[in-house]
Amino acid sequence: MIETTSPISTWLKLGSIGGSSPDVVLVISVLVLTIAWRSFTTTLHGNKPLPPGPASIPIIGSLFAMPAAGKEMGVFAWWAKKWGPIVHIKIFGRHIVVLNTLKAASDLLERRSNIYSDRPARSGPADSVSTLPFNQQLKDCRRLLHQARSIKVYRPGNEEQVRLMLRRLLQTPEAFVEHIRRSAGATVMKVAYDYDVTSDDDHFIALAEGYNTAFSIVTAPSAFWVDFIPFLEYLPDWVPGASLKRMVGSFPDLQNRIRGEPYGYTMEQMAKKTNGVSFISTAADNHGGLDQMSETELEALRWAASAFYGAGTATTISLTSWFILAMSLFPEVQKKAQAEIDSVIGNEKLPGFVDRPELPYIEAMCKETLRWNCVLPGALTHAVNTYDEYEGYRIPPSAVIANMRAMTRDEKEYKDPHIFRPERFLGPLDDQEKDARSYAYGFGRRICPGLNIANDAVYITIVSLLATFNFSNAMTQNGVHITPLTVQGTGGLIHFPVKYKCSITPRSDRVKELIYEATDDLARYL
Ligand code: HEM
Repeated sequence: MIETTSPISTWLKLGSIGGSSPDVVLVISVLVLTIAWRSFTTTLHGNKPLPPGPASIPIIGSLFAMPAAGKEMGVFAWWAKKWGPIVHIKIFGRHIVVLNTLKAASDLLERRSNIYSDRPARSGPADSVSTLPFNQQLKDCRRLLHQARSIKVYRPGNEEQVRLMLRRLLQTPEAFVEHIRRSAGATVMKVAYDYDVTSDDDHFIALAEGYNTAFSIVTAPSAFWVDFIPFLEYLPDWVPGASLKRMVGSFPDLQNRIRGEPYGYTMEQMAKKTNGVSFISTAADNHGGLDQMSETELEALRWAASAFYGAGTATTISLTSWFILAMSLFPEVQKKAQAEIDSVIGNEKLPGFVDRPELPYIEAMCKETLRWNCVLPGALTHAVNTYDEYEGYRIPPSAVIANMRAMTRDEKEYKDPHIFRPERFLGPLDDQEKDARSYAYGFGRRICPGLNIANDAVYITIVSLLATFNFSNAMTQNGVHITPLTVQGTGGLIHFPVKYKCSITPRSDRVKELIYEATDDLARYL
């Protein structure tokens, strides 16, 4: 349950009161002062209305208004139209606030991040960095992850994996989603653990995929209400939420394995001194060696390394899948980008990180890819554990959802938001539309610590695909042509395009040669 912590009761816990029955006096004092504190905060904020939202009935609140899995963003968008920038829902006594505009999200999650940086309390213990409350363990993990923000040492590994993806695309273009998946997973395993993925049924990848699927389900905005209802897991599967509740229960076991098994592999390599550069080895070097790290620091390292897979793969897979769909639907954008690459790079090499400063149109495409169909449409749910006030409304202790989908599709901010148009981010700064990179990675003290790694991955993937392939003819699995107005996503925590087919063909014989030349030395991965 989300609770307000009274500073008075905290103070009392620390102090002692003299007299013949100190325990009784203490308990009574705590009770009286806690009641006084609660009535003080309620009086302070109580005369302000709650933000508007769906009707509520006793006990269950607005449970029946809560959207089904995958439908959250559509429903939230409808609520936004009806009730405006900030919407309130109450379910089983717990409050949820949905922020529908960038202004509201920045005002609360950024400017008041001292109180809006928690995660909603769950019935079980936190099981990953992103579900940890804002405590010391989180700070330790984030500190380690921050050290990875600026490192360029991972770029060669990233470039290699993308080039291997290009080679697989030459061979079986129709299996493009599997190739993206393999490339994203292999990049993350290389970066975090210096582990080489050499087959499609790699053990660690299978483990991480299982974890990702479960994570996505149990943390989707539509899912966490089941956490409020303890008895659900004992009911049969047909009761809404019962199987989901069981999955929440078994999740920590999966999380222990994902934290322990690949880490064990890197430890073995480091003990034998056969390891290469990884997030773990870099963290160890920064501390003067693993043996110089305390047990707490090592535990934080295990958690932080596992965050790479959990947070870094599905997001990249989603983004790349959206990008390929965009290229198939907007051929004039594709042509313009390819013309820029050809004029800057020519046909003697594949593009790399060194070329980035000379490719402004590609840079604008990276921004537009993050905006067009944002990967985490509800970000990750924040929590505020104290009363607050905003725009004349009372904000009770609540789970707080940033409706990123509404922000990236805000018509006041973006002209024709459903159109993929990199030109939004070109030209004089004053004329440019809002750079989605400034918020697509979240807010305040919980902002994505992997954003530099992610920005690198987005660039190298986009530029390499455009330099070597043409994309066209997107259609649904049933063969119906997709248009910008009929694009469909899955919703959920991570938003993927609904499965589609498209034509992916090499741009020339020369690019085929370049791909083979660049990957011949990497045959061990194929
Ligand atoms: C395109 C790729 C990515 C996108 C769009 C993305 C976006 C996000 C967003 C929106 C959040 C929630 C922030 C908030 O609560 O306000 C987040 C959290 C997080 N991301 Fe990323 N991310 C990406 C890739 C990565 C990568 C490669 C890593 C690897 C280190 C990573 C690690 C994390 C972690 C650990 C958190 C949780 C932070 C916390 O709870 O304090 N992400 N990300």
